[in-house]
Amino acid sequence: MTSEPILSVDGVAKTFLLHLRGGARLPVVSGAAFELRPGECVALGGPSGAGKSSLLKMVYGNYRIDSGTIRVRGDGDFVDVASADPRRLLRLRASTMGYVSQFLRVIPRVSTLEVVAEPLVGDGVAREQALERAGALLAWLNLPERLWPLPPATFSGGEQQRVNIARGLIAHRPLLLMDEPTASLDAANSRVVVELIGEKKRAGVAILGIFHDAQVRETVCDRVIDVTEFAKAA
Ligand SMILES: Nc1ncnc2c1ncn2[C@@H]1O[C@H](COP(=O)(O)OP(=O)(O)OP(=O)(O)O)[C@@H](O)[C@H]1O
Repeated sequence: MTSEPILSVDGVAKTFLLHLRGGARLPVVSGAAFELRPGECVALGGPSGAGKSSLLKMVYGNYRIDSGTIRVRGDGDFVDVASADPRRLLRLRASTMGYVSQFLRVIPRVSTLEVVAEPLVGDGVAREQALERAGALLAWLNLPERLWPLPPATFSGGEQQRVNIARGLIAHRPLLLMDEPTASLDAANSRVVVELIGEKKRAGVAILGIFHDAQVRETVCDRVIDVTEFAKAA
């Protein structure tokens, strides 16, 4: 494990302003601070509503923050997600920071195999090779081969989640954010996801995630950050 963090969050505060509710203010976190190093998997913990998903979205740059810094080491340099311009943020995502959300955003008419292969093609891998890797990953995740040529729009929740995981994990990104990657999965497929996460960690990938399944969390996570501490201060 190298000593230099890949993610460094410091003094992050956010309050939601509810414009449609007469400008009501909903503080979510304050003084959030933690670091992540290559090869470690860290869970965001705390009860429902504590701000776990919100914090994950702040790190990915989807939610603006009111104060603090979120520094990600990418392209040999630290980039502050909070202040980076949109193009820099998109470059950082393409090279360094992946996000595996709970739900698949389905692209109409695109086959499952293509949906999964797309990030690799985007990285410059030859299409045939990318499709082959996508097939191997889908097979590992027990997605029946008859489904591969179909767009995933009509798939079951668990099937869509496996497509989403395959798409999120197929390309190498040194920092992965995962929002409940096993939420809709049965025990056998959860085990596969645990194996995939283990493989990423061994490759030096840092993972920050929300893992509601205690068994999964205990198996893959090196520590838990209690978001309640940041929520209390907000
Ligand atoms: N876009 C938003 N606008 C306004 N309030 C929001 C928004 N996103 C989240 N919140 C509020 O912020 C608080 C934290 O929500 P968040 O989804 O981050 O919690 P969580 O810890 O991930 O919960 P869960 O475990 O139930 O998913 C909640 O009170 C929620 O209503």
